[in-house]
Amino acid sequence: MATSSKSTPRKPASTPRATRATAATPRKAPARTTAAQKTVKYPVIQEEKGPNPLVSLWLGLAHVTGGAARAFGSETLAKEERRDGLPFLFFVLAVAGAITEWFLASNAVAVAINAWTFGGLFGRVSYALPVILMLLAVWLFRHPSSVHDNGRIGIGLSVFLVTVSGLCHIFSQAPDPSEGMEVLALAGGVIGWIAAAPLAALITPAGSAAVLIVLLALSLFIITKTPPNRIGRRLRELYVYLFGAHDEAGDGGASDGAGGSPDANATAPVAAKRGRRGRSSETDDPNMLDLDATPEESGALPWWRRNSSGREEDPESSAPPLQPRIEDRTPAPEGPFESPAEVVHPTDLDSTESFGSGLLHDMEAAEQAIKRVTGEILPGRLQTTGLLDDESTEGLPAFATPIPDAPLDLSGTGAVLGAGEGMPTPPPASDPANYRLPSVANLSVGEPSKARSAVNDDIVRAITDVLKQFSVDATVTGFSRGPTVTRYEIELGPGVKVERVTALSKNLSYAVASNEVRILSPIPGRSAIGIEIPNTDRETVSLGDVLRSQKAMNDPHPMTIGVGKDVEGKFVLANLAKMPHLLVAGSTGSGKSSFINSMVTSVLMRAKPSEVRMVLIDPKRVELTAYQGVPHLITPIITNPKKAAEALSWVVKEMDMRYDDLESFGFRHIDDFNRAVINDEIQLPPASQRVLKPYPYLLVVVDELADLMMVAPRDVEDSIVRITQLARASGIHLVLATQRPSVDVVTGLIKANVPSRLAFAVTSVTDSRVILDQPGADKLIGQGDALFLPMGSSKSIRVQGAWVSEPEIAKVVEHVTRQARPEYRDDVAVTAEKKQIDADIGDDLELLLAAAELVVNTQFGSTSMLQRKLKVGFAKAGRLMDLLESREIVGPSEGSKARDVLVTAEQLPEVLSMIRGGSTAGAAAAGSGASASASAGAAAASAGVPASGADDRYGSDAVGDALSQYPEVEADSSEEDAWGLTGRE
Ligand SMILES: Nc1ncnc2c1ncn2[C@@H]1O[C@H](COP(=O)(O)OP(=O)(O)OP(=O)(O)O)[C@@H](O)[C@H]1O
Repeated sequence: MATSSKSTPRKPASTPRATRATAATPRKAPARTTAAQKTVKYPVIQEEKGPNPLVSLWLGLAHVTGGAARAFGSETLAKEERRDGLPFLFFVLAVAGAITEWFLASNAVAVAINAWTFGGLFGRVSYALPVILMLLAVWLFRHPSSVHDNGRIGIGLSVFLVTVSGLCHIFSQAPDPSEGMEVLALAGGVIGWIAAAPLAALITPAGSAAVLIVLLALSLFIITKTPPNRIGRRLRELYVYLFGAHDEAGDGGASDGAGGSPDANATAPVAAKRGRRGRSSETDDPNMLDLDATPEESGALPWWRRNSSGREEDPESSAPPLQPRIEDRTPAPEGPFESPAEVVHPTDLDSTESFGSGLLHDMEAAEQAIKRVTGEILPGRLQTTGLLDDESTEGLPAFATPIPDAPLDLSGTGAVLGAGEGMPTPPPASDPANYRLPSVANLSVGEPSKARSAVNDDIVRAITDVLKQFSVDATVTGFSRGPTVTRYEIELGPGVKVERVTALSKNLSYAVASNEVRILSPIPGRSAIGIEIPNTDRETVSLGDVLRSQKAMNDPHPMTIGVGKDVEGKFVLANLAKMPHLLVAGSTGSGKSSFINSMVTSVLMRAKPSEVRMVLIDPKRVELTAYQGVPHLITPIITNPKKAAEALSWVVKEMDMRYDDLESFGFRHIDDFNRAVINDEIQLPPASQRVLKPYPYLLVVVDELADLMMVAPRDVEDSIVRITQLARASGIHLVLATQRPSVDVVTGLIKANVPSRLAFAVTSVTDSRVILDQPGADKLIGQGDALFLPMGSSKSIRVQGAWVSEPEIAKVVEHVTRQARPEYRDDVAVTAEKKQIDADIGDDLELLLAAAELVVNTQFGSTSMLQRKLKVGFAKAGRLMDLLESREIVGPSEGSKARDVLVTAEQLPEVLSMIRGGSTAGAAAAGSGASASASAGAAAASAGVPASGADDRYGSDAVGDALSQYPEVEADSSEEDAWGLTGRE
């Protein structure tokens, strides 16, 4: 119902009824407020109090000191991110400690104070405590815990202090507390005594000292985030940091591995893979291109600036390199989908210089250097295989050549979009090491969400008034405000039937002047009735806010997308890989395309092309064009419904290939297979030259299923059902959107196999039931208001979809296309076409052969002839004729006239062989005698040329395309057609 999405702003707050109610209800107001305070999530009005002057003074001083600490160095912190109170306390303690410990060390009062404070607690450690506290304060001023993860440092520091105090206790004759605090202060303090005394009693002082030393080392590892196998690297980094010297020994993981340093373990898989490929990047030549070092290993980004996703912590502030230096161009085997480089070629020092001489968005220099590396120095293309690459194998040793049946070779040599005229050529998508995810700063910050507004208060009054007018003993106990709707909670008095409130639905709608009131009885998990009423002052949920949320940060999965916010204002995210397929439906203008934009943008923001690849199908032609050229695509955005159907068949083929691989290597899920590939755990047969690579997830998005279902309902349904039944384990996931959630589009089979649903506003309860199997979507208010029913859940969640604007999308797309170019697969359409030819015949092969024979021998293309001669129904005869047409055996329908037969009787054997699955070349040859244009199309297809331009059998005839979606209508079975007029039987 378009009406639902076009609802005009309502004014429940200002209705005279509401105003009167306000005046009429003060009697019970105090009781209700008390009840509300018990359960309400947000809305209790607090009396505004001025800030405590002492707190203000403290915070003022803290901000001044914090500002001073932040003035040095390049870290920037937004005003609202400052958390200066606690670090200022540490600062004050550090100053106090320095005065008592250092400057008044001989003063008896200071000694006594020390004995009962720092000294009494930590013993001799208290001498160093002012420094430790000062450093901690400066760190926290600059890296507040609300912004940075400081829990690790806190834990590490605590363990450090306890263990050092314990050691001080052991090495200072282990005094007993009975000897007095002054004595303890000269040893390890109370903490040292607690840490060491029991241990010493258990395993002797020497044993306890050993344990504490190990713990001390551990605390240092925790503080510096150093895994044991990275100790050598950290020490070198420290050395470089302190003395600014060049780290000659350890500029790459290769040196570590070769040198037998403790990092050897970390680089072992890389080294193993190098060994397998018979190449070595260990070299004394500093000019050697080390493509095998990871960014981490190469130091492209120092470890303290990286976060868990490999993204720079604050990419905007420090201008992240668009291209790492050439010596840092590395695949990163540490990521779940990144594979090591396969080809390493030496290059000259010049290349390194031109990359290394500045920031990497010096694209001109980068381009020059890439050209030199790819065009002049390397004996072919610069090859880093990543996942999806299509290598030029010229000049490579045989063992480096990818074999044709490589499991995942989604790349191709087809058209490449992404780099405009005169733009530097970005590296191929298969070069994951160079790839940096876009910064979330590209997405704008949304308006702050409100927990309560005057509108909410007015509605509470209106609801209360209705309940009172109808003498229902029920109370509005609170509400939770979401961006689009607010859910008001009603608790019933004893003995009051729920139906008494639900029966008031129309009156409530009337009172709040909204026809989109939705009643939940009860609110899941609560003994309360929920009334969801749209906010007249609704808020937009920015995708940037969703992706910046803690929830999103904590979930690094590349397929996790920002969905929006729920009714309680909490962020909602969803992992597409777990869905595993999603049906999105809603009437025009309800927000489907906006959701798909948010989804695709989320993927671009969080996943590298080596982790997620996409097939975007956009028959509407306008919605997804912004993503043309992004490196995550494996084929240009498909807008032609027929080609879309073929692409789905290709996906089935890809899925089958993946399954074959999983089966032959004994894995049940693609994630397990990928893990084993990365860890180099898969043993290939000795003769195999295959290079295993992890599979990326494949996300297939269809932004109007109805258009596809009109063109080739059976094929599309078959493909979708097959994909949805099997693709989960192979990492292939479908998102199907439609504005026509009718049973002919969302068929029972499709529905049964697409378990997750996202329903935007629809026009009728029937539509809502088609999508969700329950009513509710008909009460949504459009513009991104949705009900989300993830797989396995029986209750839908109401969410306001995240919004991402066109300029934001453009920024993200610009970032990713600058990073890498797409590598399209040519075979998505071509191979699929062949597959479709086989698939669409289905069980009718024999009939089709007979029909072909009949038509060719009689040179008469009549449906009713087929009907009579083959004794089949009209529908079947029509289908056979369509199949003959699709193989260019007969021409298109010409109304009631018989169709042209395009092949001669002499060509019949070739035609029959082609139908039986022989080579398409035969068909092309067969067709060539009859129709020049038809043969051109068939030849193009058989030669593997992507159908495009003049050769595009589908794209060239717009009228034909438009009409082709309708079933061919011929005379009905009782009528005579041209065949009948011949008088032959
Ligand atoms: N999440 C959202 N937040 C705010 N506004 C939204 C949101 N989603 C959609 N809208 C508004 O609704 C309008 C229509 O949305 P959208 O184009 O996504 O609808 P649709 O369901 O794809 O429609 P159609 O099927 O006609 O393409 C948008 O232009 C925008 O103004």
